[in-house]
Amino acid sequence: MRSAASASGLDELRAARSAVRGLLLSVFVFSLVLNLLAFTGPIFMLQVYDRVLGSGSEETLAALLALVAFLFLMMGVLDHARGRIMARVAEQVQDRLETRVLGAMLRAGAVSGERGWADGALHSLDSLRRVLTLPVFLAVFDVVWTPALLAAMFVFHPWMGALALSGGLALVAVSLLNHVRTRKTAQSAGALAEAGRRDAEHLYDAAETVAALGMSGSALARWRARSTAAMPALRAMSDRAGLHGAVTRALRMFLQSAMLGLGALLVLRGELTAGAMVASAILMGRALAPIELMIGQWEPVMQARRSWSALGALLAAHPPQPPRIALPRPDAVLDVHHLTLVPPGETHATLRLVSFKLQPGQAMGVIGPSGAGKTTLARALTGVWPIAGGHIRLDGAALDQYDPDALGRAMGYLPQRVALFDGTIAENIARLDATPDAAAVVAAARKAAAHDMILKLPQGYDTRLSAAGGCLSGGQMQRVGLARALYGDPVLLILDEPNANLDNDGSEALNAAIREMKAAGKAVIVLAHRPGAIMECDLLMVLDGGVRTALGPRDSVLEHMVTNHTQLATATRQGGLV
Ligand SMILES: Nc1ncnc2c1ncn2[C@@H]1O[C@H](COP(=O)(O)OP(=O)(O)OP(=O)(O)O)[C@@H](O)[C@H]1O
Repeated sequence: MRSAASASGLDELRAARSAVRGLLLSVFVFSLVLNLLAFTGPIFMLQVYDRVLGSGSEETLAALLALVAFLFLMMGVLDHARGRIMARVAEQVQDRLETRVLGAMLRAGAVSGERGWADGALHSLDSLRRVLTLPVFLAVFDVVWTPALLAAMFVFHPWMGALALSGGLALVAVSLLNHVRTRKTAQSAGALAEAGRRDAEHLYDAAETVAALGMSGSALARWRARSTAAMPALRAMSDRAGLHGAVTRALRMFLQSAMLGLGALLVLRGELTAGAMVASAILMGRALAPIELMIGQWEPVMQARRSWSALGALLAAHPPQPPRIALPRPDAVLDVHHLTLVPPGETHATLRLVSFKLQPGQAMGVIGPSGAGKTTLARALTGVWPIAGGHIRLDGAALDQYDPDALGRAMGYLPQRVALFDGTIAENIARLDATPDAAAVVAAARKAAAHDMILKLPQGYDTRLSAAGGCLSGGQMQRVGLARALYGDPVLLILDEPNANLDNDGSEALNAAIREMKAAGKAVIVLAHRPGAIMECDLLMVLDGGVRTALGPRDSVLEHMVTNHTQLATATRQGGLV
Protein backbone atom coordinates (compact mmCIF):
# COMPACT_ATOMS: atom_id res chain seq x y z
CA MET A 1 0.00 0.00 0.00
CA ARG A 2 2.83 2.29 0.96
CA SER A 3 4.64 1.52 -2.28
CA ALA A 4 1.48 2.28 -4.30
CA ALA A 5 1.13 5.61 -2.51
CA SER A 6 4.74 6.60 -3.16
CA ALA A 7 5.06 5.01 -6.63
CA SER A 8 5.26 8.30 -8.52
CA GLY A 9 7.90 9.59 -6.08
CA LEU A 10 9.94 6.42 -6.47
CA ASP A 11 9.67 6.80 -10.26
CA GLU A 12 11.26 10.22 -9.94
CA LEU A 13 14.09 8.76 -7.87
CA ARG A 14 14.57 5.98 -10.41
CA ALA A 15 14.71 8.59 -13.19
CA ALA A 16 17.58 10.27 -11.32
CA ARG A 17 19.30 6.92 -11.02
CA SER A 18 18.80 6.22 -14.74
CA ALA A 19 20.47 9.52 -15.56
CA VAL A 20 23.72 8.23 -14.08
CA ARG A 21 23.41 4.80 -15.71
CA GLY A 22 26.29 5.54 -18.08
CA LEU A 23 28.64 6.29 -15.19
CA LEU A 24 27.45 3.21 -13.28
CA LEU A 25 28.08 1.10 -16.39
CA SER A 26 31.66 2.33 -16.52
CA VAL A 27 32.06 1.42 -12.83
CA PHE A 28 30.71 -2.03 -13.69
CA VAL A 29 33.27 -2.45 -16.48
CA PHE A 30 36.10 -1.21 -14.24
CA SER A 31 34.94 -3.69 -11.59
CA LEU A 32 35.03 -6.52 -14.13
CA VAL A 33 38.62 -5.68 -15.04
CA LEU A 34 39.56 -5.27 -11.38
CA ASN A 35 38.12 -8.65 -10.51
CA LEU A 36 40.03 -10.22 -13.39
CA LEU A 37 43.15 -8.53 -12.07
CA ALA A 38 42.33 -10.09 -8.69
CA PHE A 39 43.78 -13.29 -10.12
CA THR A 40 47.19 -11.57 -10.28
CA GLY A 41 48.19 -12.51 -6.72
CA PRO A 42 47.03 -16.16 -6.89
CA ILE A 43 48.63 -16.73 -10.33
CA PHE A 44 51.87 -15.13 -9.11
CA MET A 45 51.88 -17.48 -6.11
CA LEU A 46 51.22 -20.47 -8.35
CA GLN A 47 54.11 -19.49 -10.58
CA VAL A 48 56.50 -18.77 -7.69
CA TYR A 49 55.77 -21.96 -5.75
CA ASP A 50 55.25 -24.35 -8.60
CA ARG A 51 57.65 -22.99 -11.21
CA VAL A 52 60.29 -20.62 -9.80
CA LEU A 53 61.02 -22.62 -6.64
CA GLY A 54 61.17 -25.78 -8.76
CA SER A 55 63.35 -24.36 -11.55
CA GLY A 56 65.37 -21.94 -9.37
CA SER A 57 65.25 -19.38 -12.20
CA GLU A 58 65.93 -15.87 -10.87
CA GLU A 59 65.22 -14.35 -14.30
CA THR A 60 61.71 -15.84 -14.30
CA LEU A 61 61.16 -14.48 -10.78
CA ALA A 62 62.31 -10.99 -11.83
CA ALA A 63 60.11 -11.02 -14.94
CA LEU A 64 57.12 -12.22 -12.90
CA LEU A 65 57.73 -9.51 -10.30
CA ALA A 66 57.88 -6.78 -12.97
CA LEU A 67 54.63 -8.06 -14.50
CA VAL A 68 52.92 -8.27 -11.12
CA ALA A 69 54.09 -4.76 -10.21
CA PHE A 70 52.57 -3.45 -13.44
CA LEU A 71 49.28 -5.31 -12.88
CA PHE A 72 48.97 -4.11 -9.28
CA LEU A 73 49.66 -0.57 -10.46
CA MET A 74 46.80 -0.99 -12.94
CA MET A 75 44.58 -2.25 -10.13
CA GLY A 76 45.39 0.79 -8.03
CA VAL A 77 44.67 3.16 -10.91
CA LEU A 78 41.35 1.47 -11.76
CA ASP A 79 40.29 1.33 -8.12
CA HIS A 80 41.02 5.02 -7.71
CA ALA A 81 39.17 5.84 -10.93
CA ARG A 82 36.18 3.83 -9.73
CA GLY A 83 36.08 5.83 -6.49
CA ARG A 84 36.27 9.10 -8.43
CA ILE A 85 33.44 8.07 -10.73
CA MET A 86 31.26 7.16 -7.75
CA ALA A 87 31.91 10.58 -6.22
CA ARG A 88 30.60 12.11 -9.47
CA VAL A 89 27.61 9.76 -9.47
CA ALA A 90 26.74 10.93 -5.95
CA GLU A 91 27.19 14.56 -7.02
CA GLN A 92 24.94 14.17 -10.05
CA VAL A 93 22.22 12.33 -8.12
CA GLN A 94 22.24 15.05 -5.50
CA ASP A 95 22.27 17.75 -8.16
CA ARG A 96 19.25 16.25 -9.93
CA LEU A 97 17.22 15.70 -6.77
CA GLU A 98 18.22 18.58 -4.51
CA THR A 99 16.02 21.32 -5.95
CA ARG A 100 13.07 18.99 -6.35
CA VAL A 101 13.38 17.65 -2.79
CA LEU A 102 13.82 21.13 -1.35
CA GLY A 103 10.78 22.38 -3.32
CA ALA A 104 8.65 19.45 -2.09
CA MET A 105 9.96 20.02 1.41
CA LEU A 106 9.00 23.71 1.33
CA ARG A 107 5.52 22.85 0.15
CA ALA A 108 5.21 20.19 2.87
CA GLY A 109 6.35 22.76 5.43
CA ALA A 110 3.89 25.40 4.16
CA VAL A 111 0.99 22.98 4.30
CA SER A 112 1.68 21.12 7.50
CA GLY A 113 4.01 23.56 9.24
CA GLU A 114 5.93 20.48 10.37
CA ARG A 115 9.63 21.05 10.78
CA GLY A 116 10.32 17.31 10.92
CA TRP A 117 9.70 17.04 7.19
CA ALA A 118 12.49 19.48 6.49
CA ASP A 119 15.08 17.82 8.69
CA GLY A 120 14.04 14.36 7.52
CA ALA A 121 14.17 15.10 3.79
CA LEU A 122 17.59 16.75 3.88
CA HIS A 123 18.93 13.99 6.08
CA SER A 124 17.53 11.37 3.69
CA LEU A 125 19.09 13.02 0.66
CA ASP A 126 22.41 13.28 2.45
CA SER A 127 22.38 9.63 3.48
CA LEU A 128 21.64 8.61 -0.13
CA ARG A 129 24.54 10.70 -1.39
CA ARG A 130 26.85 9.39 1.31
CA VAL A 131 26.15 5.72 0.68
CA LEU A 132 27.10 6.19 -2.97
CA THR A 133 30.57 7.31 -1.96
CA LEU A 134 31.12 4.60 0.66
CA PRO A 135 33.26 1.54 -0.20
CA VAL A 136 30.19 -0.59 0.50
CA PHE A 137 28.57 0.63 -2.71
CA LEU A 138 31.58 -0.47 -4.74
CA ALA A 139 31.39 -3.80 -2.93
CA VAL A 140 28.02 -4.32 -4.66
CA PHE A 141 29.88 -4.24 -7.99
CA ASP A 142 32.50 -6.66 -6.68
CA VAL A 143 30.17 -9.12 -5.02
CA VAL A 144 28.71 -10.12 -8.40
CA TRP A 145 32.14 -11.56 -9.26
CA THR A 146 32.41 -13.52 -6.01
CA PRO A 147 30.85 -16.65 -7.63
CA ALA A 148 33.52 -16.52 -10.38
CA LEU A 149 36.31 -16.36 -7.78
CA LEU A 150 34.71 -19.21 -5.82
CA ALA A 151 34.39 -21.23 -9.05
CA ALA A 152 38.15 -20.80 -9.61
CA MET A 153 38.71 -22.32 -6.18
CA PHE A 154 36.56 -25.29 -7.10
CA VAL A 155 38.89 -25.71 -10.08
CA PHE A 156 41.90 -25.92 -7.72
CA HIS A 157 40.11 -28.52 -5.65
CA PRO A 158 36.39 -29.10 -4.91
CA TRP A 159 37.03 -29.18 -1.17
CA MET A 160 38.76 -25.81 -1.25
CA GLY A 161 35.80 -24.35 -3.15
CA ALA A 162 33.32 -25.97 -0.76
CA LEU A 163 35.14 -24.60 2.29
CA ALA A 164 35.22 -21.06 0.86
CA LEU A 165 31.56 -21.25 -0.16
CA SER A 166 30.40 -22.51 3.22
CA GLY A 167 32.59 -19.89 4.93
CA GLY A 168 30.94 -17.11 2.90
CA LEU A 169 27.48 -18.50 3.64
CA ALA A 170 28.32 -18.72 7.36
CA LEU A 171 29.38 -15.04 7.37
CA VAL A 172 26.14 -14.03 5.65
CA ALA A 173 24.05 -16.23 8.00
CA VAL A 174 25.65 -14.71 11.11
CA SER A 175 24.91 -11.22 9.81
CA LEU A 176 21.34 -11.98 8.81
CA LEU A 177 20.71 -13.49 12.22
CA ASN A 178 22.18 -10.38 13.84
CA HIS A 179 20.04 -8.15 11.62
CA VAL A 180 16.82 -10.02 12.42
CA ARG A 181 17.58 -10.01 16.15
CA THR A 182 18.46 -6.31 16.29
CA ARG A 183 15.95 -4.90 13.82
CA LYS A 184 13.30 -3.93 16.37
CA THR A 185 15.84 -2.59 18.87
CA ALA A 186 17.52 -0.60 16.09
CA GLN A 187 14.20 0.94 15.05
CA SER A 188 13.23 1.94 18.57
CA ALA A 189 16.76 3.23 19.34
CA GLY A 190 16.70 5.30 16.12
CA ALA A 191 13.23 6.72 16.84
CA LEU A 192 14.13 7.59 20.43
CA ALA A 193 17.43 9.20 19.41
CA GLU A 194 15.62 11.22 16.73
CA ALA A 195 12.93 12.36 19.19
CA GLY A 196 15.65 13.42 21.64
CA ARG A 197 17.43 15.39 18.91
CA ARG A 198 14.19 17.18 17.96
CA ASP A 199 13.46 17.95 21.59
CA ALA A 200 16.88 19.51 21.99
CA GLU A 201 16.36 21.59 18.82
CA HIS A 202 12.97 22.84 20.00
CA LEU A 203 14.49 23.81 23.34
CA TYR A 204 17.28 25.63 21.52
CA ASP A 205 14.74 27.52 19.37
CA ALA A 206 12.87 28.56 22.49
CA ALA A 207 16.04 29.25 24.51
CA GLU A 208 14.96 32.81 25.31
CA THR A 209 11.61 31.70 26.76
CA VAL A 210 13.28 28.84 28.62
CA ALA A 211 15.74 31.24 30.28
CA ALA A 212 13.22 34.02 30.95
CA LEU A 213 10.62 31.75 32.54
CA GLY A 214 13.14 29.80 34.61
CA MET A 215 12.26 26.64 32.71
CA SER A 216 15.78 25.35 32.15
CA GLY A 217 15.66 22.88 35.07
CA SER A 218 12.36 21.30 34.06
CA ALA A 219 13.14 21.50 30.32
CA LEU A 220 16.47 19.73 30.80
CA ALA A 221 14.88 17.14 33.11
CA ARG A 222 12.25 16.43 30.44
CA TRP A 223 14.90 16.06 27.77
CA ARG A 224 17.05 13.94 30.08
CA ALA A 225 14.10 11.59 30.76
CA ARG A 226 13.75 10.95 27.02
CA SER A 227 17.45 10.54 26.52
CA THR A 228 17.65 8.10 29.46
CA ALA A 229 14.74 6.13 28.02
CA ALA A 230 16.74 5.70 24.80
CA MET A 231 19.85 4.45 26.60
CA PRO A 232 18.96 0.76 27.11
CA ALA A 233 18.11 0.37 23.42
CA LEU A 234 21.31 2.18 22.36
CA ARG A 235 23.38 0.09 24.78
CA ALA A 236 21.78 -3.14 23.51
CA MET A 237 22.52 -2.07 19.93
CA SER A 238 26.11 -1.30 20.72
CA ASP A 239 26.58 -4.63 22.60
CA ARG A 240 25.06 -6.59 19.73
CA ALA A 241 27.16 -4.73 17.16
CA GLY A 242 30.29 -5.51 19.20
CA LEU A 243 29.34 -9.19 19.49
CA HIS A 244 28.60 -9.40 15.77
CA GLY A 245 31.90 -7.75 14.88
CA ALA A 246 33.83 -10.10 17.16
CA VAL A 247 32.11 -13.21 15.78
CA THR A 248 32.64 -12.26 12.12
CA ARG A 249 36.30 -11.29 12.70
CA ALA A 250 37.00 -14.59 14.52
CA LEU A 251 35.15 -16.58 11.85
CA ARG A 252 37.09 -14.90 9.04
CA MET A 253 40.47 -15.53 10.70
CA PHE A 254 39.52 -19.13 11.39
CA LEU A 255 38.48 -19.52 7.74
CA GLN A 256 41.92 -18.35 6.56
CA SER A 257 43.68 -20.88 8.80
CA ALA A 258 41.19 -23.59 7.90
CA MET A 259 41.82 -22.92 4.22
CA LEU A 260 45.60 -23.23 4.67
CA GLY A 261 45.12 -26.32 6.87
CA LEU A 262 42.87 -27.99 4.31
CA GLY A 263 45.31 -27.00 1.56
CA ALA A 264 48.21 -28.49 3.52
CA LEU A 265 46.27 -31.74 3.98
CA LEU A 266 45.55 -31.91 0.26
CA VAL A 267 49.23 -31.14 -0.51
CA LEU A 268 50.28 -33.94 1.84
CA ARG A 269 47.91 -36.28 0.03
CA GLY A 270 49.35 -35.13 -3.28
CA GLU A 271 45.99 -33.72 -4.47
CA LEU A 272 47.13 -30.07 -4.60
CA THR A 273 50.32 -28.18 -5.26
CA ALA A 274 51.79 -25.80 -2.67
CA GLY A 275 51.22 -22.92 -5.10
CA ALA A 276 47.52 -23.77 -5.43
CA MET A 277 47.22 -23.92 -1.64
CA VAL A 278 48.55 -20.36 -1.19
CA ALA A 279 46.69 -19.11 -4.26
CA SER A 280 43.40 -20.48 -2.87
CA ALA A 281 43.89 -18.69 0.43
CA ILE A 282 44.46 -15.38 -1.44
CA LEU A 283 41.45 -15.98 -3.71
CA MET A 284 39.20 -16.70 -0.76
CA GLY A 285 40.24 -13.44 0.88
CA ARG A 286 39.42 -11.59 -2.31
CA ALA A 287 36.10 -13.41 -2.83
CA LEU A 288 34.88 -12.76 0.72
CA ALA A 289 36.15 -9.16 0.97
CA PRO A 290 33.05 -7.55 -0.60
CA ILE A 291 30.77 -9.73 1.54
CA GLU A 292 32.60 -8.66 4.68
CA LEU A 293 32.45 -5.04 3.61
CA MET A 294 28.72 -5.23 2.98
CA ILE A 295 28.19 -6.92 6.32
CA GLY A 296 30.31 -4.32 8.12
CA GLN A 297 28.55 -1.36 6.52
CA TRP A 298 25.04 -2.78 6.60
CA GLU A 299 23.60 0.09 8.65
CA PRO A 300 24.34 2.94 6.17
CA VAL A 301 22.88 0.74 3.42
CA MET A 302 19.69 0.15 5.40
CA GLN A 303 19.57 3.85 6.24
CA ALA A 304 19.87 4.67 2.54
CA ARG A 305 17.04 2.23 1.80
CA ARG A 306 14.83 3.94 4.37
CA SER A 307 15.83 7.32 2.92
CA TRP A 308 14.92 6.14 -0.57
CA SER A 309 11.39 5.21 0.62
CA ALA A 310 11.00 8.41 2.67
CA LEU A 311 12.03 10.61 -0.27
CA GLY A 312 9.73 8.63 -2.56
CA ALA A 313 6.82 9.32 -0.19
CA LEU A 314 7.68 13.03 0.07
CA LEU A 315 7.98 13.48 -3.71
CA ALA A 316 4.74 11.55 -4.28
CA ALA A 317 2.90 13.68 -1.71
CA HIS A 318 4.13 16.85 -3.44
CA PRO A 319 4.36 16.05 -7.15
CA PRO A 320 6.11 18.46 -9.53
CA GLN A 321 4.00 21.47 -10.36
CA PRO A 322 2.52 21.11 -13.84
CA PRO A 323 3.76 23.81 -16.22
CA ARG A 324 1.15 26.55 -16.46
CA ILE A 325 0.65 28.94 -19.28
CA ALA A 326 1.91 32.35 -18.20
CA LEU A 327 -1.09 34.52 -17.42
CA PRO A 328 -0.88 38.32 -17.67
CA ARG A 329 -0.31 40.13 -14.39
CA PRO A 330 -3.79 40.14 -12.82
CA ASP A 331 -5.95 43.13 -12.02
CA ALA A 332 -7.06 43.54 -8.43
CA VAL A 333 -10.40 41.80 -8.92
CA LEU A 334 -10.96 39.17 -6.26
CA ASP A 335 -13.96 36.88 -6.22
CA VAL A 336 -14.32 34.49 -3.30
CA HIS A 337 -17.37 32.28 -3.46
CA HIS A 338 -18.55 29.74 -0.87
CA LEU A 339 -14.99 29.21 0.29
CA THR A 340 -14.69 26.18 2.56
CA LEU A 341 -11.39 25.12 4.03
CA VAL A 342 -10.24 22.16 6.10
CA PRO A 343 -6.73 22.58 7.58
CA PRO A 344 -4.29 19.92 6.32
CA GLY A 345 -4.53 16.78 8.41
CA GLU A 346 -7.80 17.90 10.05
CA THR A 347 -11.34 16.73 9.50
CA HIS A 348 -13.34 19.83 10.43
CA ALA A 349 -13.72 22.90 8.25
CA THR A 350 -12.40 26.11 9.84
CA LEU A 351 -13.93 28.28 7.11
CA ARG A 352 -17.39 27.54 5.77
CA LEU A 353 -19.13 29.00 2.72
CA VAL A 354 -17.39 32.38 2.99
CA SER A 355 -18.07 34.70 0.05
CA PHE A 356 -17.02 38.26 -0.83
CA LYS A 357 -15.82 40.36 -3.76
CA LEU A 358 -13.18 43.03 -3.99
CA GLN A 359 -12.69 45.53 -6.80
CA PRO A 360 -9.59 47.58 -7.71
CA GLY A 361 -9.14 50.45 -5.25
CA GLN A 362 -11.01 48.71 -2.42
CA ALA A 363 -9.72 47.67 0.96
CA MET A 364 -11.57 45.22 3.17
CA GLY A 365 -11.09 44.62 6.86
CA VAL A 366 -11.75 41.20 8.33
CA ILE A 367 -12.40 41.08 12.04
CA GLY A 368 -13.50 38.42 14.45
CA PRO A 369 -12.53 36.84 17.75
CA SER A 370 -9.46 34.62 18.18
CA GLY A 371 -9.83 31.40 16.25
CA ALA A 372 -12.51 32.92 13.97
CA GLY A 373 -10.58 31.90 10.86
CA LYS A 374 -8.82 35.14 9.83
CA THR A 375 -5.36 33.64 9.38
CA THR A 376 -6.92 30.60 7.74
CA LEU A 377 -8.51 32.96 5.20
CA ALA A 378 -5.10 34.54 4.53
CA ARG A 379 -3.58 31.08 3.94
CA ALA A 380 -6.36 30.27 1.48
CA LEU A 381 -6.04 33.61 -0.36
CA THR A 382 -2.29 33.21 -0.75
CA GLY A 383 -2.77 29.69 -2.14
CA VAL A 384 -0.72 28.11 0.69
CA TRP A 385 -3.56 25.88 1.95
CA PRO A 386 -5.68 24.04 -0.60
CA ILE A 387 -9.39 24.79 -0.44
CA ALA A 388 -11.99 22.09 0.15
CA GLY A 389 -14.89 23.81 -1.59
CA GLY A 390 -16.01 26.95 -3.39
CA HIS A 391 -13.56 29.06 -5.37
CA ILE A 392 -11.12 31.94 -5.18
CA ARG A 393 -10.61 33.80 -8.43
CA LEU A 394 -8.10 36.58 -8.96
CA ASP A 395 -8.91 38.54 -12.09
CA GLY A 396 -11.09 35.65 -13.28
CA ALA A 397 -8.50 32.88 -12.86
CA ALA A 398 -8.47 30.31 -10.06
CA LEU A 399 -5.34 30.62 -7.92
CA ASP A 400 -3.95 27.28 -9.09
CA GLN A 401 -4.09 28.46 -12.70
CA TYR A 402 -1.24 30.84 -11.92
CA ASP A 403 2.37 29.76 -11.65
CA PRO A 404 2.88 29.77 -7.85
CA ASP A 405 5.88 32.10 -8.00
CA ALA A 406 4.10 34.49 -10.41
CA LEU A 407 1.08 34.48 -8.08
CA GLY A 408 3.37 35.18 -5.12
CA ARG A 409 4.91 38.13 -6.96
CA ALA A 410 1.46 39.56 -7.70
CA MET A 411 0.59 39.41 -4.02
CA GLY A 412 1.95 41.05 -0.94
CA TYR A 413 1.57 39.13 2.29
CA LEU A 414 2.46 40.20 5.78
CA PRO A 415 2.00 37.19 8.05
CA GLN A 416 1.04 37.43 11.69
CA ARG A 417 4.52 36.26 12.74
CA VAL A 418 7.10 37.87 10.47
CA ALA A 419 9.86 35.42 9.57
CA LEU A 420 13.01 36.95 8.11
CA PHE A 421 15.89 35.14 6.43
CA ASP A 422 19.63 35.00 6.86
CA GLY A 423 20.74 37.82 4.56
CA THR A 424 20.84 41.59 4.33
CA ILE A 425 17.82 43.82 4.89
CA ALA A 426 17.84 44.61 1.16
CA GLU A 427 17.79 40.90 0.26
CA ASN A 428 14.97 40.32 2.73
CA ILE A 429 12.87 43.14 1.32
CA ALA A 430 13.58 41.92 -2.22
CA ARG A 431 12.21 38.46 -1.26
CA LEU A 432 15.70 36.90 -1.62
CA ASP A 433 15.87 37.98 -5.27
CA ALA A 434 19.40 37.22 -6.54
CA THR A 435 19.44 40.55 -8.41
CA PRO A 436 17.40 42.88 -6.22
CA ASP A 437 16.13 46.07 -7.80
CA ALA A 438 17.66 48.68 -5.47
CA ALA A 439 15.18 51.40 -6.44
CA ALA A 440 12.24 49.05 -5.80
CA VAL A 441 13.72 47.99 -2.44
CA VAL A 442 14.02 51.60 -1.31
CA ALA A 443 10.55 52.47 -2.66
CA ALA A 444 8.99 49.55 -0.75
CA ALA A 445 10.87 50.52 2.42
CA ARG A 446 9.68 54.12 2.09
CA LYS A 447 6.05 53.01 1.69
CA ALA A 448 6.41 50.89 4.83
CA ALA A 449 8.02 53.83 6.71
CA ALA A 450 11.06 51.62 7.19
CA HIS A 451 13.54 53.67 5.11
CA ASP A 452 14.68 56.08 7.86
CA MET A 453 14.80 53.31 10.45
CA ILE A 454 16.98 51.21 8.11
CA LEU A 455 19.35 54.12 7.36
CA LYS A 456 19.93 54.58 11.09
CA LEU A 457 21.37 51.05 11.32
CA PRO A 458 25.21 50.97 11.03
CA GLN A 459 25.18 49.09 7.72
CA GLY A 460 21.86 50.45 6.46
CA TYR A 461 20.28 48.21 3.85
CA ASP A 462 23.34 45.92 4.03
CA THR A 463 22.73 45.09 7.69
CA ARG A 464 22.68 41.33 8.04
CA LEU A 465 19.63 39.72 9.60
CA SER A 466 19.00 36.27 10.90
CA ALA A 467 15.82 34.22 10.81
CA ALA A 468 14.95 35.53 14.28
CA GLY A 469 15.41 39.11 13.12
CA GLY A 470 18.96 39.65 14.42
CA CYS A 471 19.40 43.20 15.64
CA LEU A 472 15.80 44.29 14.90
CA SER A 473 13.02 44.91 17.41
CA GLY A 474 9.56 43.38 16.94
CA GLY A 475 8.18 46.61 15.43
CA GLN A 476 11.22 47.02 13.14
CA MET A 477 10.81 43.44 11.93
CA GLN A 478 7.17 44.14 11.16
CA ARG A 479 8.14 47.22 9.12
CA VAL A 480 10.71 45.22 7.15
CA GLY A 481 8.02 42.55 6.69
CA LEU A 482 5.61 45.19 5.39
CA ALA A 483 8.28 46.53 3.01
CA ARG A 484 8.81 42.97 1.73
CA ALA A 485 5.05 42.62 1.21
CA LEU A 486 5.01 45.88 -0.79
CA TYR A 487 8.09 45.00 -2.89
CA GLY A 488 7.35 44.53 -6.59
CA ASP A 489 4.12 46.53 -6.54
CA PRO A 490 1.65 43.73 -5.69
CA VAL A 491 -1.94 43.96 -6.94
CA LEU A 492 -3.38 42.34 -3.83
CA LEU A 493 -2.00 43.07 -0.38
CA ILE A 494 -2.96 40.78 2.51
CA LEU A 495 -2.02 41.99 5.97
CA ASP A 496 -2.50 39.72 8.99
CA GLU A 497 -2.53 41.73 12.23
CA PRO A 498 -0.25 44.34 10.58
CA ASN A 499 -0.19 46.78 13.49
CA ALA A 500 0.34 44.24 16.26
CA ASN A 501 3.85 45.57 16.96
CA LEU A 502 3.67 49.03 15.42
CA ASP A 503 3.96 52.35 17.22
CA ASN A 504 1.92 55.38 16.15
CA ASP A 505 4.30 56.34 13.35
CA GLY A 506 4.28 52.78 12.07
CA SER A 507 0.47 52.59 12.18
CA GLU A 508 0.19 55.88 10.31
CA ALA A 509 2.67 54.69 7.69
CA LEU A 510 0.66 51.49 7.35
CA ASN A 511 -2.55 53.42 6.74
CA ALA A 512 -0.72 55.66 4.24
CA ALA A 513 0.52 52.56 2.41
CA ILE A 514 -3.06 51.18 2.25
CA ARG A 515 -4.29 54.56 0.93
CA GLU A 516 -1.55 54.55 -1.70
CA MET A 517 -2.43 51.01 -2.77
CA LYS A 518 -6.09 51.95 -3.15
CA ALA A 519 -5.24 55.08 -5.13
CA ALA A 520 -3.13 52.94 -7.48
CA GLY A 521 -6.11 50.65 -8.16
CA LYS A 522 -4.86 47.76 -6.02
CA ALA A 523 -6.86 45.78 -3.46
CA VAL A 524 -6.06 45.31 0.22
CA ILE A 525 -7.32 42.88 2.84
CA VAL A 526 -6.56 43.60 6.48
CA LEU A 527 -7.14 40.84 9.01
CA ALA A 528 -7.20 42.46 12.42
CA HIS A 529 -8.21 42.60 16.03
CA ARG A 530 -7.38 46.24 16.56
CA PRO A 531 -9.66 48.94 15.05
CA GLY A 532 -6.67 51.13 14.11
CA ALA A 533 -5.77 48.70 11.35
CA ILE A 534 -9.10 48.94 9.51
CA MET A 535 -9.28 52.73 9.37
CA GLU A 536 -8.62 52.82 5.64
CA CYS A 537 -10.94 49.89 4.83
CA ASP A 538 -14.11 50.58 2.84
CA LEU A 539 -15.60 47.17 3.52
CA LEU A 540 -15.72 45.10 6.64
CA MET A 541 -16.34 41.41 6.99
CA VAL A 542 -16.96 39.76 10.34
CA LEU A 543 -16.00 36.14 10.82
CA ASP A 544 -17.05 34.00 13.73
CA GLY A 545 -16.38 30.30 14.05
CA GLY A 546 -15.26 30.17 10.42
CA VAL A 547 -18.54 31.64 9.15
CA ARG A 548 -19.19 35.08 7.69
CA THR A 549 -21.57 36.83 10.08
CA ALA A 550 -21.53 40.26 8.46
CA LEU A 551 -20.26 41.98 5.32
CA GLY A 552 -20.81 45.48 4.05
CA PRO A 553 -19.53 49.04 4.15
CA ARG A 554 -17.27 49.37 7.17
CA ASP A 555 -19.22 51.98 9.11
CA SER A 556 -22.60 50.35 8.68
CA VAL A 557 -21.20 46.96 9.76
CA LEU A 558 -19.60 48.58 12.80
CA GLU A 559 -22.79 50.50 13.57
CA HIS A 560 -24.82 47.31 13.30
CA MET A 561 -22.38 45.57 15.61
CA VAL A 562 -22.60 48.38 18.15
CA THR A 563 -26.42 48.38 17.98
CA ASN A 564 -26.41 44.62 18.42
CA HIS A 565 -23.96 44.96 21.24
CA THR A 566 -26.06 47.61 22.99
CA GLN A 567 -29.22 45.57 22.56
CA LEU A 568 -27.41 42.53 23.83
CA ALA A 569 -26.09 44.39 26.88
CA THR A 570 -29.51 45.89 27.65
CA ALA A 571 -31.22 42.53 27.24
CA THR A 572 -28.69 40.91 29.53
CA ARG A 573 -29.14 43.62 32.17
CA GLN A 574 -32.90 43.18 31.99
CA GLY A 575 -32.50 39.46 32.34
CA GLY A 576 -33.88 38.97 28.81
CA LEU A 577 -31.11 36.61 27.80
CA VAL A 578 -29.86 33.59 29.63
N1 LIG B 1 -2.25 24.50 11.36
C1 LIG B 1 -3.49 24.25 11.81
N2 LIG B 1 -3.96 23.01 11.83
C2 LIG B 1 -5.19 22.75 12.27
N3 LIG B 1 -6.07 23.69 12.68
C3 LIG B 1 -5.66 24.95 12.67
C4 LIG B 1 -4.34 25.30 12.23
N4 LIG B 1 -4.22 26.64 12.32
C5 LIG B 1 -5.39 27.09 12.80
N5 LIG B 1 -6.25 26.08 13.01
C6 LIG B 1 -7.62 26.17 13.55
O1 LIG B 1 -8.37 26.99 12.67
C7 LIG B 1 -9.24 27.83 13.41
C8 LIG B 1 -9.01 29.26 12.92
O2 LIG B 1 -7.69 29.64 13.27
P1 LIG B 1 -7.07 30.99 12.73
O3 LIG B 1 -5.63 31.00 13.05
O4 LIG B 1 -7.46 31.19 11.32
O5 LIG B 1 -7.85 32.05 13.65
P2 LIG B 1 -7.65 33.62 13.70
O6 LIG B 1 -9.01 34.20 13.50
O7 LIG B 1 -6.57 34.06 12.80
O8 LIG B 1 -7.22 33.76 15.23
P3 LIG B 1 -6.23 34.88 15.88
O9 LIG B 1 -6.98 36.16 15.83
O10 LIG B 1 -6.07 34.39 17.27
O11 LIG B 1 -5.00 34.87 15.09
C9 LIG B 1 -8.92 27.63 14.88
O12 LIG B 1 -9.95 26.84 15.44
C10 LIG B 1 -7.62 26.88 14.89
O13 LIG B 1 -7.65 25.93 15.91
